[in-house]
Amino acid sequence: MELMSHSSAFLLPTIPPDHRPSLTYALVVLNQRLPRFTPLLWDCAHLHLCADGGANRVYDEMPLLFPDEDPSDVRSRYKPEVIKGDMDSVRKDVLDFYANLGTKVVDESQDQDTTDLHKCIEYIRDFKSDIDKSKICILVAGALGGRFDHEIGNINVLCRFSSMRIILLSDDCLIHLLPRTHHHEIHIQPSVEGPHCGLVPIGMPSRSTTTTGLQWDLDKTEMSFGGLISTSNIVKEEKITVRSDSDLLWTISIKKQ
Ligand SMILES: Nc1ncnc2c1ncn2[C@@H]1O[C@H](COP(=O)(O)OP(=O)(O)OP(=O)(O)O)[C@@H](O)[C@H]1O
Ligand SMILES: Cc1ncc(C[n+]2csc(CCO)c2C)c(N)n1
Repeated sequence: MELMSHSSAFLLPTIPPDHRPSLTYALVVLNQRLPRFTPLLWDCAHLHLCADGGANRVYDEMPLLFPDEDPSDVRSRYKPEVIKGDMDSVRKDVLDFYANLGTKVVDESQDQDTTDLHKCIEYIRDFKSDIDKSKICILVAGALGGRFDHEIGNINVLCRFSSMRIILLSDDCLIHLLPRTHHHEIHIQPSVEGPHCGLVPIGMPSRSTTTTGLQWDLDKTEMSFGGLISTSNIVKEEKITVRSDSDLLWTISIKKQ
């Protein structure tokens, strides 16, 4: 089985050369308070999408992260290439502002069966480019905390698009999928993440999961909702390995600095 490597190097203020990822990042901003490190994510991403009301957050809150700068300078610097969604949350003044700067607006108000995040992931999946799709990693800002139906909808997107690399982020933690099709190596960035972490089976129970590098390692352990799941675990090494017969969610805390 092939090995898949994971790293949160995108959270480092400057990515050291030996950590420079072979991945190309895309950023999706959701309609939740912007995480404080959103400018870092923005700068490392090549494509920037706002899911519907996420555009209000970029317009209103990006300038607050640069209190010494003129808000209009900040707004023109952080211009999304795309705003996509059912358009029931983005304000008209915000839509007009970005449309005038050249942002592409994709109105999918007819689709009330998929979330705005889902619509944005489809846009990136179908986006015509020379970049190898398996090398794209989608960072989703503002995906956790807040309304639980939205959170669980965001986690469902990880499962709907399980062959894509998608990382859900809030100020406090990140979550991504470890698909059962691969073995996994997670390279911890101790200056910005950990030590609290969790491994949770999603979709179906795991009959066997084995890990190294955690305080409470699993050794061909069964996990299921209603039975054992690994929460409040602690990373002990800079490299964590995970092998499982089912899809798992990996979650790790983000340091406050
Ligand atoms: N409180 C929240 N917690 C987590 N994610 C959120 C939250 N609010 C919004 N989102 C995410 O941001 C996206 C865009 O939000 P927006 O408010 O525009 O959605 P919406 O379709 O109007 O939602 P609803 O009509 O259910 O309130 C959502 O699809 C969701 O992924
Ligand atoms: C069974 C079922 N439950 C909820 C919704 C509602 N819904 C789900 S996604 C979405 C769009 C949000 O931007 C809306 C309104 C539905 N369609 N089908």
